[in-house]
Amino acid sequence: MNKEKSIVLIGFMGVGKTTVSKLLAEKLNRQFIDIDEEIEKEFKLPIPEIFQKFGEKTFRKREKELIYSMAEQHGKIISVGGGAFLQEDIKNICLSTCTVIFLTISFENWKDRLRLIQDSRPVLHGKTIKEMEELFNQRQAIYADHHVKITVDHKNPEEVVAEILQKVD
Ligand SMILES: Nc1ncnc2c1ncn2[C@@H]1O[C@H](COP(=O)(O)OP(=O)(O)OP(=O)(O)O)[C@@H](O)[C@H]1O
Ligand SMILES: O=C(O)C1=C[C@@H](O)[C@@H](O)[C@H](O)C1
Ligand SMILES: [Mg+2]
Repeated sequence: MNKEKSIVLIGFMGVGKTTVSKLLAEKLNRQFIDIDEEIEKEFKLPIPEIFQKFGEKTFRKREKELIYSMAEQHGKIISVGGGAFLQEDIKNICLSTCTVIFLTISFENWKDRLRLIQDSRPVLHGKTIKEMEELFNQRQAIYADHHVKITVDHKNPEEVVAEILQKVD
């Protein structure tokens, strides 16, 4: 395992980036950073309220600034928001300075996670299941560039972490 490079987890909302990153950081004794949580701490508001009060643009700007400052630091485990790689600059800095791990899940299995994340994720609000599936499919393109891909279907977080440790060198 390269001790210098930070590890960045990407993937659609609810795929398990935060859960898996925390566990991975514990196992590797590294610092864990969740960009969504950092932004919520700064604004002292949950993400839906940040979107409502300040707009998505403000959220995306802070997301980019924070990821830039984190990507330059070594040895961290960083969970980024599901939409972070919409910004090419974020994608490029992560791919060039960190090991990028893409967590992926089938839409069928993702649907079982929906009730756990729906309230806290404004981009899902007001969408039908069909519209969510369209977003899910569209978003796959932004995750296409990565270093390691892990399919999480039917795996618990411990199993996902074990596979990451096997695949990341
Ligand atoms: N491998 C897994 N098996 C079953 N449930 C899981 C697994 N990984 C995560 N979960 C559960 O799914 C929900 C979403 O997980 P998590 O918050 O880690 O996703 P995320 O990718 O960080 O989502 P977001 O992009 O919205 O921040 C949580 O309630 C978590 O407990
Ligand atoms: O996929 C998205 O666009 C988002 C995912 C979340 O992690 C948050 O970053 C926010 O709700 C936006
Ligand atoms: Mg998360």
